[in-house]
Amino acid sequence: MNSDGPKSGKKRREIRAKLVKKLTNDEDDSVKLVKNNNRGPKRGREGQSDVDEPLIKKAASTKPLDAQIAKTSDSYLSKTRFDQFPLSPLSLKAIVDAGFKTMTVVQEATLPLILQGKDILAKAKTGTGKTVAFLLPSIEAVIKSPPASRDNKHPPIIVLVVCPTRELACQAAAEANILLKYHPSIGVQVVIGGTKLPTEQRRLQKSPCQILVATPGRLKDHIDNTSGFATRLMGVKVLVLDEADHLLDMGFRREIERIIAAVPKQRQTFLFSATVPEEVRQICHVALKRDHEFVNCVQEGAGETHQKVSQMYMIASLDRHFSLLYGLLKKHIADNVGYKVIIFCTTAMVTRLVADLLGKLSLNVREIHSRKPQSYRTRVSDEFRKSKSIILVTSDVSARGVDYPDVSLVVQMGLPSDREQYIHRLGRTGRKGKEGEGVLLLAPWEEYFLSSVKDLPITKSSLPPIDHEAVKKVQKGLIQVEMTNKEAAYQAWLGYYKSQKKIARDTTRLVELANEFSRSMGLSIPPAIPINVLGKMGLKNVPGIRVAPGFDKKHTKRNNRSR
Ligand SMILES: Nc1ncnc2c1ncn2[C@@H]1O[C@H](COP(=O)(O)OP(=O)(O)OP(=O)(O)O)[C@@H](O)[C@H]1O
Repeated sequence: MNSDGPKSGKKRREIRAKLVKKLTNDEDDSVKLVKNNNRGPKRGREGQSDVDEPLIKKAASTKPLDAQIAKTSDSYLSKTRFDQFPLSPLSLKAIVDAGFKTMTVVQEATLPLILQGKDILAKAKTGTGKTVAFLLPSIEAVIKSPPASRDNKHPPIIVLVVCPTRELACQAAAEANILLKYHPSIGVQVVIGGTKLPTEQRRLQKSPCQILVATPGRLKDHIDNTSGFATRLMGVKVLVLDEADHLLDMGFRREIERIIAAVPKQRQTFLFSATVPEEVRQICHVALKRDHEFVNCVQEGAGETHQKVSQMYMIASLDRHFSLLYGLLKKHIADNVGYKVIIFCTTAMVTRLVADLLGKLSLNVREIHSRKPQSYRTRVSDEFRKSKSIILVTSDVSARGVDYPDVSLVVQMGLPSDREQYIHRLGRTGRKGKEGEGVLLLAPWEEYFLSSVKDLPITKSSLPPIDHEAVKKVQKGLIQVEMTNKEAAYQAWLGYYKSQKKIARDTTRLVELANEFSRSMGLSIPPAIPINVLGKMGLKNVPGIRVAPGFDKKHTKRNNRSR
């Protein structure tokens, strides 16, 4: 057994990065199945029980916690120690090794309720330790479950954690492995899209898996196609929906309903997120028991983002966006040794375009989006986590949950999909009480978005004076960007803004704006779009749109595949 002393944050992150890599790349991340879990009563240093009854009772007596603010201080740490709760000594040992001294506010607020058997809907700011908050008690549930017999062909999955993105699923599994350092009998596995289903099936068969972390689509695939998987899910005692509001919104709703139907009704369910809009409160009963507790560690409005993160917005016509971005980055790089920047773009193809352009401008850029293979995404994510003096251009696959340390600036280019997404993206900086900056870059016709974040401390920034040299450099860079990237970005841009009701209402105006975007990429004529794509977007015959000549169905399919 390893008996390392407490780990520094850096060391812990390195371990976690290694684990994330292993979880996505390895075929076999097996751990030995051992029967005894070594759990027993623990005495505190002064000979007292480590079960701090008052802590548990305090939470019980505050019922209902509904909409009550658990704690409003800006500090993300509480004064409560982990050993004040009846947790496995082996978990406590791992916590010491991880270097966690006291609980975070959300951990302190939720743990007693969870240990009492309650279902939880918990809201806490970004980067404040929600993952550990749901993993620690989940591990307790595994410990309390009788070990599966060796000849059980379909050993039960006890804890099912559902995350909206692959990166997040791997990260949660890696964090679980840190907490399970001294629980060699408990196995964690991830099932995510972008990897081969049979590989996962073999791993699920071969290696212990009391805790499964999954993305919704792939989980559904296993329910439908993996033999014995549905039986294993009938053993679930704890279901966790991480980034719950996102999982319960329309994009994932059907898969989540299917998943909920596949696990027993008799279970405990935890929903965690940094944002819980009212609509989600209305529908959370699809997953939670009626008597669930809503633990809110966030003050509405200004409290939803971190005080130490300065938030600014800039309004400028589209033709200035790339030069403004370049100027902003150059200034940030000059002012911040070891800068680490994340730029969020509206779609995968716009992300590729921006990354391509910034690369041409000799900046140290990486890109992550859904069109990249999973192995690439994992490698880049790992590199960004460890590096300094680096810029990550990304789509919303990195918006939620991803824990990159020391991000100094988050830039959001164009309209965020909603207020919640704005908060989650911004939350990639200022984690664990650190400082950070956020800049939202909008065109004048996107300014309406600001009304949805008017209660947040976001202030208008004046536009920096035009640097003609920088403008020239950007224009030159744009000429070097591949035409196919520009075409794909144009089409994706149209698709994204077509889904924004306020803008899409007037399709003629929408196409005018898209053509403005096309000009901002240095194109004098907007790219032509295949007729069937226009049909799907509902943009056939809109003035200003160019139809790709001679596209029949077959041709279009071939063309799309090559993108
Ligand atoms: N008690 C603790 N003390 C110190 N660090 C902690 C503690 N608990 C968790 N952490 C660390 O805090 C960081 C942020 O945690 P985590 O990623 O779970 O945040 P989160 O609240 O889920 O954020 P998001 O809303 O962005 O998903 C992680 O690096 C994690 O290891």
